[in-house]
Amino acid sequence: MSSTRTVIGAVPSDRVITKFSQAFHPDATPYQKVNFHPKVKAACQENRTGRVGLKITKAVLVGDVSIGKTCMVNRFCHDVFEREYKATIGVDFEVEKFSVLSIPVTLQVWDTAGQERFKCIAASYYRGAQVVIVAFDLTDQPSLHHVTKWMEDACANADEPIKFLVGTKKDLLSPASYAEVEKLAVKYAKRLEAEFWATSSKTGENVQDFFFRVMCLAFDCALLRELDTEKPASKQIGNDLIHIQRSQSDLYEKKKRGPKCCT
Ligand SMILES: Nc1nc2c(ncn2[C@@H]2O[C@H](COP(=O)(O)OP(=O)(O)OP(=O)(O)O)[C@@H](O)[C@H]2O)c(=O)[nH]1
Repeated sequence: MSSTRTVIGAVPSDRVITKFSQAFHPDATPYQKVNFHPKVKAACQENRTGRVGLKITKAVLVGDVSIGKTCMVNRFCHDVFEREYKATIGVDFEVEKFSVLSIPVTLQVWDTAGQERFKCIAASYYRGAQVVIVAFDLTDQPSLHHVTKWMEDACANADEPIKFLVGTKKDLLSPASYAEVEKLAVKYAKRLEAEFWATSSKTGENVQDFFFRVMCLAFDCALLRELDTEKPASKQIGNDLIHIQRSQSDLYEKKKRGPKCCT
């Protein structure tokens, strides 16, 4: 971390989020949110965020070998770019603290190894992820064809996650070549029901914007879930305060609907 980074409270000033980050490509996202939910804003203003402020958002980053996963995490967390390839052994992780609408939150990014021999170890860390990021190299088509399998594996043990498809090494493509790859990548993103991003860890293009978007969607979704499960709800009818007990079938319906708070 750079020594010149200003820290406000426990959070560096460049991790303070006050506005909802937008999708990279408006046609390639299942998450149509453009703002924090009014209930979320109100809860933050009134400091009613319950356990969300104490929670850690877990994100797992997966994809083929040497496509630039570690470089993406290092660009965001340490603002550095490593030209030389050093394979990730098993799994690595970074923790970043944010302030979202003045609520302190933590993002934990699990950077997994792409090498086949580490797949078993890496897969054991997918459990409970709220965010799945499948990356591929924009200059390497086979790595794009493998994203479906990566997404299936990562989602199998994750907690109905928010899904992203990220193309790396954008700096290596001309605008015309990028436009060609983007068309195909957007098709994959739609099929996977994931939000598409294209980044360059070398130049830093879109890396911070991407992680801010991850944090905004994850925070909004987690807090909405928390607020929606607040019980018992009560209603004033005349002079009586009536407590409304949710039935088991209501709760079952809610569970079936999953994380649609983000869609
Ligand atoms: N030009 C360019 N090169 C990149 C970029 N990102 C990564 N690289 C290079 O790609 C190689 C692999 O990068 P890593 O981040 O180590 O790849 P990885 O996906 O973490 O690899 P594994 O840990 O083995 O799964 C390195 O030589 C990086 O310098 C980028 O945005 N642009």
